[in-house]
Amino acid sequence: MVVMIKVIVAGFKGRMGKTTVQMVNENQDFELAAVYDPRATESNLNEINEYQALDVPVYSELQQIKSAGLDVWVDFTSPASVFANVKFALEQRISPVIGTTGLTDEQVGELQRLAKEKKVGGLIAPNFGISAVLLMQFAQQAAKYLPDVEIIEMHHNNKLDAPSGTALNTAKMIAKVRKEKVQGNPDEKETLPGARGADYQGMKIHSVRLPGYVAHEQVLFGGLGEALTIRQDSFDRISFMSGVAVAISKIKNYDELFVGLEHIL
Ligand SMILES: NC(=O)C1=CN([C@@H]2O[C@H](COP(=O)(O)OP(=O)(O)OC[C@H]3O[C@@H](n4cnc5c(N)ncnc54)[C@H](O)[C@@H]3O)[C@@H](O)[C@H]2O)C=CC1
Ligand SMILES: O=C(O)C1=N[C@H](C(=O)O)C[C@H](O)C1
Repeated sequence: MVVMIKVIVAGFKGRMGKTTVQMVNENQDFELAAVYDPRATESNLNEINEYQALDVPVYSELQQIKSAGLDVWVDFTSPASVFANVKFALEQRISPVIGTTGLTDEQVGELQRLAKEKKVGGLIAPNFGISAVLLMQFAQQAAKYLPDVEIIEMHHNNKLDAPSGTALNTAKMIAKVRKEKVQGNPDEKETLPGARGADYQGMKIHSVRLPGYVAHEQVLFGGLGEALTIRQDSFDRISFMSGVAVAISKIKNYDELFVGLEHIL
């Protein structure tokens, strides 16, 4: 008998949540066991036109969630809610697969301790797209030789957090191999505040928000008489789905909380 992985999708009314519901529903190894979103007014997905054929409980409050039997918690919610959600999931021994950005280093540390204590596998992936995972790895490699780097991330204009989780994670990965240094002219002055962007250990991060964009990142390196630009583009949210599916399939095999899809690929 094939045992399906029972998945709850948190944030199912949002852009990523909708795409995830469709992917989980179409994957023969997964069972869409529940969905959660405080914006929900329904009690079953079959009350929504596009999901008429599905019999799936809908929750609008964390404490209502009947967690027994759930295997994996996929979270695409908001920076303000992700910590409480993941804590709840770990306490119920549901493996979290987290795409939501905006967790602080302290929060990630606390969740990693809890996952270890509960012996529950989980993943926080700043980006589930393979092009973004590769971009971060290539950028880390390049920074060993070209330590002067700036990051430009470009997203749709509904995004809540800046810089993006991917840009911040790119900077963190680069910082592991790059000697901290001040870039640009040490005497430079911003005549318009913010002109030089955000600063992560001397690396500048610039956030663009425009309609029409989905999710894009460029990492620019400058050397003596040369430059390197690495770029990735997510033109459609489908780009994140194979990464989410891999994470759902594998995450129960672990007993710790990883940061970065590359750890389970
Ligand atoms: N890691 C990755 O590959 C990706 C990550 N993201 C991240 O996913 C998050 C969601 O992005 P979008 O879908 O574009 O946002 P969205 O705003 O379209 O959707 C968020 C949904 O979460 C719901 N929500 C708010 N509080 C909640 C709570 N406490 N519990 C459950 N649901 C709650 C909202 O009502 C909304 O329906 C963002 O942090 C974004 O940066 C987005 C794309 C890819
Ligand atoms: O909000 C988004 O859309 C995205 N968020 C993630 C991030 O902050 O890096 C991943 C991807 O860039 C899309």
